[in-house]
Amino acid sequence: MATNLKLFLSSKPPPQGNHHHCGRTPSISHHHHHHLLFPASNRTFYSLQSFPSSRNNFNSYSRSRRSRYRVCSKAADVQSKDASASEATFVAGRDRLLKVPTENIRNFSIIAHIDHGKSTLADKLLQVTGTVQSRDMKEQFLDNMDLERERGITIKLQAARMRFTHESKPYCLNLIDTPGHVDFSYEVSRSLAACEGALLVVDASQGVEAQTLANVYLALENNLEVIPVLNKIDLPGAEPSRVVQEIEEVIGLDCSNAIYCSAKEGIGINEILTAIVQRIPPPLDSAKKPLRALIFDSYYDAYRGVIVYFRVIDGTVKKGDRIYFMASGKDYFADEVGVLSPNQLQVDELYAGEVGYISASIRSVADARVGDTITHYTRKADQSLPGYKEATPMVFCGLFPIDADQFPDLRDALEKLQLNDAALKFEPETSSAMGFGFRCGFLGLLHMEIVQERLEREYNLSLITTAPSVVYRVHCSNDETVECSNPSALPEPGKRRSIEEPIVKIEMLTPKDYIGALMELSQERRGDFKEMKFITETRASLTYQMPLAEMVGDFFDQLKSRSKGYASMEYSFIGYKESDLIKLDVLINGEGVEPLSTIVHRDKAYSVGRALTQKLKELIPRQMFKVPIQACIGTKVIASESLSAIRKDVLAKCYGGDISRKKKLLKKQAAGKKRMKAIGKVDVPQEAFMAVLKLEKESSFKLQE
Ligand SMILES: Nc1nc2c(ncn2[C@@H]2O[C@H](COP(=O)(O)OP(=O)(O)OP(=O)(O)O)[C@@H](O)[C@H]2O)c(=O)[nH]1
Repeated sequence: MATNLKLFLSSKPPPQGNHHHCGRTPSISHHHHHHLLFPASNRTFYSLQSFPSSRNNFNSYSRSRRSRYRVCSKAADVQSKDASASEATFVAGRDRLLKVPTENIRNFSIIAHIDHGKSTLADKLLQVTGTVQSRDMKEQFLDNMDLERERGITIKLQAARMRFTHESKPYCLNLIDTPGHVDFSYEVSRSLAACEGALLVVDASQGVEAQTLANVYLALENNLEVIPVLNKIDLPGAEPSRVVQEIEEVIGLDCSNAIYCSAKEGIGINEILTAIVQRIPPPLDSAKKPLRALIFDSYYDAYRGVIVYFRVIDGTVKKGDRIYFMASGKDYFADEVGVLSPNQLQVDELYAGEVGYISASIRSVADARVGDTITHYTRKADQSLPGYKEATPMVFCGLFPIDADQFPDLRDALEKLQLNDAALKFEPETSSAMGFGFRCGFLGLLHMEIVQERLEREYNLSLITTAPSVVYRVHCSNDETVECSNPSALPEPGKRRSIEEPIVKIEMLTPKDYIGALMELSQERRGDFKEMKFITETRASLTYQMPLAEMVGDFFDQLKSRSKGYASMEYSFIGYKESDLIKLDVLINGEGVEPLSTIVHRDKAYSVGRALTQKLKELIPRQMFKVPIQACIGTKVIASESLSAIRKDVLAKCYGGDISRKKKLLKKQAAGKKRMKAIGKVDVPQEAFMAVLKLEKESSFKLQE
């Protein structure tokens, strides 16, 4: 994964503006985002994180949910230090606690493609409504996670309550943010379900993108009032009327009263606020009914337990109430109830229509998951709110400590991360080649990379990660069906009748010049063409069905690279399908290396075998002896390469018999990027375990970079 990640990090655009180096907040820390944010409260992190460029590896990774990926211990340190300063900043926030009648509440979210200006607009809305003072926004913000900074991920708000006066009546506007990456589309759907309306922000110099489409459809399914907003009209290249037409044609949304704005220049902001009040319906006043509150986010706080963010749909909830989580079946007493303004501010009671948080000494986010319904223990609602889904990991990989002594630490770290991440699954795995480790399940590749990186950075673990695998469904000869997420555990050919693999539907949006290139790419990945539509004269949407396994590797990188960054995509899981799959094994120096086994389509076995052995030859450093590298199906060798020996004296000093010395060397390598795992007598670098993902011809990749 290391290479993959590096590539990913380095594809970040240059820092924007000078925010990068602006003044630091002394008590907090080490670095900054180039987007601004508001002051950190002592206990809250508002963060919506995203990649600032549509040309990045992940199309719309907007916020991986602060909560889920933030380190609690570190966070807690920072929090307590900064407590007093931020409390002071928000004394004015009390003012926002004034209650307004339900008919004066508006709950909305912002839907936008990456880089179209969602965070800039959100910041402006907060500023204009006086929720956060601009001075505070520029100077104080929080970042305690290297990961976010290096990836250009921004910390932004999660949910914020604003006051706005319209026709001399006070309104309470709740902005609920949505994560932008496909790995988290379930969470997007829950955030949208907590709203009555949404701003659809489209860059007037660009146009509608795949991720925007997916989220608008979600909003429309949830019966949200969608307000089209054309952003960046200050740009010379802005063509709002063309883009309006595009929105009408592609989405079928009436844009006659679309708002033109520039979030950056502060143009159109009042119009947007007014439209929110006028066009988005107020919540239903159902405060008399039994409590039902929809959880749209939750995160683990080392001191207070899980903090749950929710929208009250029916009823009321107050401090001290015994609350019951309908999906998890857990109950707790509410220690604290409050609103997000945008820092956490305690209130006595929250009514139907309101958005807020609860802390109740909840031990793990699994007890209070996104999508679950909160009700009262003694006066339970008859039915939970619709739409709750269990998290199903789609992608699995093995994580092995380089140093076997770190196994218990790895277990501890995974357990800690899981407290805050209900979607992370893991179980112990033993491999003869790799020793003791864990097989871990993730929502998608991004989720996987984030977890891996956190384990290494925050818990100081040196890990070898095996190539990601999807979950296969294997029909065995004895009529059993087993799920297999680990290629090396695939039942022998004699013991299985058929294999099914997960299939996804992929929708790509691309300028017409790249249609050919993307069709070629999809076909190479066993894509099944479904549909092509011209959504405007120059842009088309392409729909394919494709095995998930073909997508988990570098499909997205390839899509970006072959379209010079202009195409965007979105995928969704549609089901399982039988496929002619076989297991390809790798022998290094005559020894089977299970973690290098992969499941491939029979038609591709030879070419993958050849490319894989060649790639491994490049990646594995030469040893003192000649090393054969072979790819086999069963016992049949289908491709082979050999690594020639290097002269003994060169390596003697490193690879002598001295174990402790060798260990030291390994440690050193682990610290640098060169992580190695000894497989038999051969040291295999981390990159080799990911080789199967990187079989694409380098040349085509580089040419277009
Ligand atoms: N010229 C101009 N630039 C804008 C405007 N709004 C946002 N931008 C710029 O567009 C870039 C992306 O804006 P963001 O607000 O970060 O967009 P986002 O959709 O939240 O993207 P992420 O934060 O990466 O998720 C930034 O460089 C902004 O400064 C605008 O109205 N006019």
